Amino acid sequence: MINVEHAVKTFGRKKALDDITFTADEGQIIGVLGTNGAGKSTVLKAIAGLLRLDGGQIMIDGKSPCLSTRGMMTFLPDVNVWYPWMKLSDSMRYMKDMYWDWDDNKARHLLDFFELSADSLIHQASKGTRAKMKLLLALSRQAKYMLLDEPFSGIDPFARQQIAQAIVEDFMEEGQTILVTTHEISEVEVMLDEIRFIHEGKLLLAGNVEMLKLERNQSLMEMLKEVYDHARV
Ligand SMILES: Nc1ncnc2c1ncn2[C@@H]1O[C@H](COP(=O)(O)OP(=O)(O)OP(=O)(O)O)[C@@H](O)[C@H]1O
Repeated sequence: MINVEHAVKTFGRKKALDDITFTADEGQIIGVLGTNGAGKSTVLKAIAGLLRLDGGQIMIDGKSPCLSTRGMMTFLPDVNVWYPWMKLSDSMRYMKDMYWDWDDNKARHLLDFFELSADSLIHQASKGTRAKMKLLLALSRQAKYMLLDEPFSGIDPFARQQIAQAIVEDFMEEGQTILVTTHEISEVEVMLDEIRFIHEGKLLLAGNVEMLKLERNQSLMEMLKEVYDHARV
């Protein structure tokens, strides 16, 4: 379980995280949603142990982010981290050498699903194909926690929904927890159990998607828009 407790992170005078508290339970897919600059990437990086909080704390299975918690998670950043001269097969081999939980069968299955060629050079691939390559590399690990920052960016809307569905049905491991940031809310909603909606570093709405929809009698987009409009007045 991940506990984010009163997390505060400032960059100069900007409060990127302003006293945020939430949990992420095992076996759930949680959408970390919000406007540009809301603090979504910052909270994922703090959980991944890539940046230090100025206040509050994060606990992952009872431990602060450290080397052992890093081993339990895969972090897919929103920037391209792969060397441009690499083929997809090179980066797959690299991941296999780096991580004990790399799963060759899953990687092969994902190659087929995304219709990718392992011989493709990363720098020659289109933006959407690179996004699929990054997803393949993240999902081929059996890491307990997956932090996916904008994984659908660049992927066409037809493929997005299909990929979101496949993550839930075919590629998610038992007990795995996925935190995913996205702006493609409507297409990706199908995969979300829970949401954490952030605006200007503050948590505005959190809960189970189906429960929230029933309670508020609104679609996910309608409720986020209402909460967002209310926060701005
Ligand atoms: N390294 C940094 N130095 C200075 N400011 C930063 C840094 N990283 C983030 N910020 C600021 O913190 C705030 C939150 O940024 P963050 O990247 O977490 O937003 P986000 O919700 O992921 O946005 P987007 O949807 O646009 O990717 C923004 O105002 C951003 O400019």
